[in-house]
Parts: sequence; structure tokens; C-alpha cells
Amino acid sequence: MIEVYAPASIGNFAVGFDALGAALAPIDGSLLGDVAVVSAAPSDEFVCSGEYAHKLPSDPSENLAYQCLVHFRAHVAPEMSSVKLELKKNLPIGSGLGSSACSVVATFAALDKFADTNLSQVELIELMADFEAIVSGGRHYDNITPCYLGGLQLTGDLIPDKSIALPVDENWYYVAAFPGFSLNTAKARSVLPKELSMHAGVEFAQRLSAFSSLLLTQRFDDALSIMQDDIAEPYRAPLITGFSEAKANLPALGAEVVSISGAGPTLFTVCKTLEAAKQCASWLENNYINEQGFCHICKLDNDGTRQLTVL
Ligand SMILES: Nc1ncnc2c1ncn2[C@@H]1O[C@H](COP(=O)(O)OP(=O)(O)O)[C@@H](O)[C@H]1O
Ligand SMILES: N[C@@H](CCOP(=O)(O)O)C(=O)O
Repeated sequence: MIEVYAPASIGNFAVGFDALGAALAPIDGSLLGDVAVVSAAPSDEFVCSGEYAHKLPSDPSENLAYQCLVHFRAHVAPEMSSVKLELKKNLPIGSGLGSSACSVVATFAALDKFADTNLSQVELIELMADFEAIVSGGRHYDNITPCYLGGLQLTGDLIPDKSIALPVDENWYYVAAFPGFSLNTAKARSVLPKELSMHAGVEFAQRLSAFSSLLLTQRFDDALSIMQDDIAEPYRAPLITGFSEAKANLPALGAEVVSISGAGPTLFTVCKTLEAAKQCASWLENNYINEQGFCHICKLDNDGTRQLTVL
């Protein structure tokens, strides 16, 4: 039996629409992500369990994890023995935490291990991105690569091996608050402008390249000072009840940055101290999330996707 965990991620990371993403590790040690379990079975079987399983279509053929298994058997490992695939769906759907990426990454990584297919990093990432693209309304790597590789990843087709890890200040904390309602990624992509002006394109390129260079040269405060999303946040904020109020209130509590995680509605902050992160988390718990929501103070998950059990 192979049991693989894949962590939640913050797509875009404010300055890198579709190109920058970070994997999350709650500081209380809890696992925030999906788990795929693959074991030998008399015939192929799929089970979806976990807190959010009931939010997914009951027909397995509509579940991305099952679709990954069907594809893997047909095109990657036709000789693989029959398996039972269990997806433990621990992340809410349409949350902005890379939920669909999490299922796809955990499943392909588990199947690759179980079948001993040893796909290369690029082969796996491409396969994973193909499947996440089925539901998200656009092919992007900014959930897939941090989820798979961990850390903060600058990612895309132009980048050798699809991804480059960027350093962050080890003192930074990230507060991720899921308000408890869903926002479909494809819908949140459909509200974005189809074209950018020359000015906006130049500014986006300048901001992302400067941010990456500043991180690589350990100028972390300078990086934080330009961490702002002009590409997606202005169009998506009106879809997220409570976001504007949070953005207005959290800086006074110590948030250096307040932005949308992925397509939302999860909001994230970057804080320089644990004290500030706790204050932001407390405000978000009281003002942003409902009974179905949650809030975690996190560091980056530098391990990414990993095996929990091998039997
Ligand atoms: N295993 C899965 N995990 C998440 N979503 C899935 C899965 N299988 C199918 N889906 C469908 O994919 C869509 C995912 O929605 P999306 O807004 O892209 O979620 P997220 O942004 O959280 O990844 C939903 O319609 C959901 O029913
Ligand atoms: N770059 C994508 C990220 C979507 O992340 P998700 O967690 O909402 O699926 C986008 O902004 O659309």
C-alpha cells in the first residue's frame, strides 16, 4: 500500500498570476491537504472518503482522481496490477487552496510510486497540469508545482523543468482563512479581463521579476513592499463577501500583505511575527469565516508531496 499526502497551496501569491504558488504547512502540525491511498485489489476500484467527499459528484467518472487512474492505466502503465484507489478529500472544493490540484498531484504521485513507473519531474508536472486544467478553466502550474515540490515556486512552460524554487524570509507567517463558501475557479477566471494594456503588461512583468530577484538576493522586506495583485484581485474581490473589509482592517493588526489565495475565496496574509499572525487569525475567525470556514497560521511546506505510509 502506498499513501501519499499533497499539501494545500496559495496560487498566484499576489504578484505572480498563474506563475507563482506556495505550499502551506499549518504550524500546529495538522495536515492541510488531500491523501491518495493505492493498494493492490482484485479489480480496479475507487473510493472517495474524507470531510469533503460528499461535496464531489457521486459518479466516480466525474472525480478527477478517478480520471487520473483511468488515464494512468490506459496511457502510462497498462501492465500495472489492479488497484484500489482511495482519495481522502480533506480540502474544500472551490476554496482557493488548490483543492483540485491536490487530488490530482496526490493521485499521480501515488500511482507513479505504486507502479514504479519513475516518471520524470517534467512528465509528472505536465500530466498533473493537464488534469487540473479540465476543471479550472485554464492550464496553469501555480498550484500543481508547489503542491508537488513544496515551498514557493516560480512556474510555467518557459521555465526549465517547469519550476524554480524561490527563497522566502524564514520569519514569515502566512494566515490562510477559508470563509466557508465556495467560489468556482473557472467562474473566477471568467471575470478577468481578456487582455492587458501595454502599461499593465509591463508593470506585471516588472513586479514579478523584481519580486523574484529581491527574494533571490535576500532583500525580503523590499520584496514584501511590492507584493500586490493588480491583475486578478480587483476583479475577484467583489465576488468575495468580506474581502474588502478584511483588506482594510488587517494591516493595523500586523498584516504586511492581504490578498486572495488562488481564485479565492480563501484570503491570505503575510506577517513578520507570530504575534501579528495570531492577531490577524483572531480577526478573521471573528469577522471573515462562517461555521463551515477555517483559519490556519502556516509556514511554507517545504517537503511538498510525500509518502505517509508504505506497506
Ligand atoms: N477530486 C476532486 N477535487 C476537487 N474538485 C474536483 C475533484 N473531482 C472533480 N472535481 C470538480 O472540479 C471542480 C473544482 O472546482 P475548482 O473551483 O476548480 O476547485 P479548486 O479551486 O478548489 O481546485 C468542481 O466542479 C468539482 O466538483
Ligand atoms: N492561478 C489560478 C489559481 C487558481 O487556484 P485555485 O486554488 O482557486 O484553484 C487562478 O488565479 O485562477
